[in-house]
Amino acid sequence: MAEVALHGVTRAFGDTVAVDDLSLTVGDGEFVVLLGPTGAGKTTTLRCVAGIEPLDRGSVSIGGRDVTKASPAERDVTFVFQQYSLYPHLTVYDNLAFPLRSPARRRPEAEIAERVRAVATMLRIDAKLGNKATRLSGGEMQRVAIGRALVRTPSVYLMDEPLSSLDAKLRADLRLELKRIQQDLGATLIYVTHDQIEAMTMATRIGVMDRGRLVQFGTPREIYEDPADVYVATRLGTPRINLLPMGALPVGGAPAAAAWMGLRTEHVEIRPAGAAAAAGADATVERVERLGDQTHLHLALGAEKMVTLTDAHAPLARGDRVTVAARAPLFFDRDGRRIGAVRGARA
Ligand SMILES: Nc1ncnc2c1ncn2[C@@H]1O[C@H](COP(=O)(O)OP(=O)(O)OP(=O)(O)O)[C@@H](O)[C@H]1O
Repeated sequence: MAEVALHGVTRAFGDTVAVDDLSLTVGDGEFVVLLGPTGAGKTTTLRCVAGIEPLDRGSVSIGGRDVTKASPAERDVTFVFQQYSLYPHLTVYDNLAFPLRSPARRRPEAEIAERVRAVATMLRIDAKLGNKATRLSGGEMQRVAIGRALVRTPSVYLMDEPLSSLDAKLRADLRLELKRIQQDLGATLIYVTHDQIEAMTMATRIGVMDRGRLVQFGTPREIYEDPADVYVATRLGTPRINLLPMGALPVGGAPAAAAWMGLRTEHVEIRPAGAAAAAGADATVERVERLGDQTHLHLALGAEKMVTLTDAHAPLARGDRVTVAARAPLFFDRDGRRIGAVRGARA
């Protein structure tokens, strides 16, 4: 496995700068997730690392070797795409064995069999090895596609939303499996997604992208607790962080330049209206939204709206009055940049 370093990587398509002066170092054995909305430049970045997309400027090195001008084959990376691309006429076994049978890296059949079986077991498709690739469910096909990457031990694995076509249950299972496999292999992995749960649960570090730029790079905890700006703060957390203008709620310790306070659910305290609220404001319950695993409480706080979590059994209904208090929120200036948080904000 190897370290991957990008220096000033830039790639434009006409007037669209898909990747803009991006520098990033992925440590050997790291699981880095590039997170961002559609069009942020995640896929293009991955393609630049793979060598499928040429760079307009900048450089890429893998394992300390400059590969900017190297072909994809010379880079020793494997790529898993969003949509499985299997050979339909081949069996699962032969699909998995395929990369090991290429002339460039042909392995003895006994060794191939061992590796194919090990990967199939890891991905729980060992019972399907004899099936034609077309005679599989979507989830099984995608596991074969991931397996085809894992049979090899390249310097770097690149994965572009490999779980996005799967149902929620399978996605959750494979999320855990992928993370475990990556740790077992000690693999360097760069993974693109716009799914915050995948980013939070799998990444050693998350790179948050916005319009081609890397706006913050840090551990999931740093990105969640110490967002550099409003954009990053809204990438993680369900319900989304609430942004209220200063003054909407009484709060102590705010920096003078604060224009906005950002309240995640853990920064919000809800009490019955009129309870001895030292530093709160009255709000009206607009909706109690029961999602099964979470109950979202929608509140109107004067002209402002906010959403937080509540206990599934809380006796709250539309029209109820409550008192809302802020507990050590995040502060942002008028341009949305984060500024000095109240000490103790991080539990
Ligand atoms: N081959 C191309 N030709 C023209 N424009 C492109 C090409 N590839 C990407 N782009 C543009 O570059 C920008 C970044 O695209 P990219 O696919 O890298 O974003 P992304 O963050 O991966 O989005 P998604 O989550 O939808 O895959 C977009 O505006 C896109 O339209």
